[in-house]
Amino acid sequence: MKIAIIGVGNLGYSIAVGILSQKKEINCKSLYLTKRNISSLSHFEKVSLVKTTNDNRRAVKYSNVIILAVQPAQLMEVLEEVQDLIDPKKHTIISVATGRKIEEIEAVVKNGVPVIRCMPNTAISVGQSMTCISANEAGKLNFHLAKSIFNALGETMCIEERLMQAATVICASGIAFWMRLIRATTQGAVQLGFHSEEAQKLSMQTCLGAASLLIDSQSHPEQEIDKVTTPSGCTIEGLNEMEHQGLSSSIIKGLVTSYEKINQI
Ligand SMILES: NC(=O)C1=CN([C@@H]2O[C@H](COP(=O)(O)OP(=O)(O)OC[C@H]3O[C@@H](n4cnc5c(N)ncnc54)[C@H](OP(=O)(O)O)[C@@H]3O)[C@@H](O)[C@H]2O)C=CC1
Ligand SMILES: O=C(O)[C@@H]1CCC=N1
Repeated sequence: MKIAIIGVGNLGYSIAVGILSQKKEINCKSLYLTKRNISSLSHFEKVSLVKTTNDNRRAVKYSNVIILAVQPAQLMEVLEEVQDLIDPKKHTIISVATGRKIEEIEAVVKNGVPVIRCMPNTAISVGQSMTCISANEAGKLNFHLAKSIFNALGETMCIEERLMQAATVICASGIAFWMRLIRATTQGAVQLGFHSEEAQKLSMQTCLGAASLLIDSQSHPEQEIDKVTTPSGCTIEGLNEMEHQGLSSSIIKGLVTSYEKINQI
C-alpha cells in the first residue's frame, strides 16, 4: 500500500505514528504526510518511508490509499483540489472527517471511486484504536485495505453509516470521556493519601484491568461488579453514593449531548 494522510493534525499524526509502528504488517511501501505548514513534521523526514509535503496533489499522485484527516469544514476544499487526480481503478479514499457523509464525498469525486468512512480514535498511535468502518459499494470491495490498516492498530467494527455519529461519540470522543474518569479516580486517590504519580498508576491499571476482565471473560459489567461488592461492604456503599449523585445518568446525558452537537457539525 502507498498511503497518503492529508491533514496531519492530532488524529492524522496518531494514525501516522501507528502506521509506522506496524509498517510491515500493514505492508506500507510509502507514507506521504501533508499539511499546509509542514514544520511540525520535520522529525518524520528521517524516516525513509515518509515524505512530508504541503502539496496534496503530489501526495495523491504517488499514493493509492488516501486518508483524509482534515477538519470537517476543510474536507470539501481539499477534495476539490485533488478530485481530478483520483482514479477509481487506483485510489481508495478513507475519510475520518467527523459528520461528513459518504454521499458528500461521492458528489465531488468521479463515479465509482471507492469511499470508506472510518472513525478511529487517538489510541491508534499505540495500536489500541476502536475503529468503526462503513463504505459505499465500491468501497466495500476494498474493505480489506481499511481493515489491514486499522486491524493492525486496534479493533475494527463494520457498521451502517447511519451509526457513524454515535460511534464518533462513543469511540473518538470516548477517549476524552475515559480520560476524565481516570483523572477523577486519580484525584480521589490523592485525597485518600497517594502521591499523584502513584495515584495515576493505580487508576490507569485498574481501568485496564476492568476492561481486560470483560474482554477476556465476555461477561457483563454487573457480573464483575457482583464479584467485587461484599454484602454491607465498602464497594456497594461507594457505588450507591455515586449513583445517588447521578454517575450513570450524567454520563449518558453527556453522550447524548455530544451526539446532538455532532449532528450540527
Ligand atoms: N482528534 C480526534 O481524536 C479525532 C478527530 N476526528 C476527525 O478527524 C479530523 C481531524 O481532526 P484533528 O486531527 O483533531 O484536527 P486538527 O485540526 O488537529 O488537524 C487537521 C490538520 O489538517 C491540516 N490541514 C488543514 N487544511 C489543509 C489543507 N488544505 N491541506 C492539507 N492539510 C490541511 C491542518 O494543518 P495546517 O493548518 O498546517 O494545514 C491540521 O494539522 C476532523 O475531521 C475530526 O473531526 C475523528 C476522530 C477523532
Ligand atoms: O471533538 C470533535 O468534534 C472530534 C470528533 C471526535 C473527536 N474529536
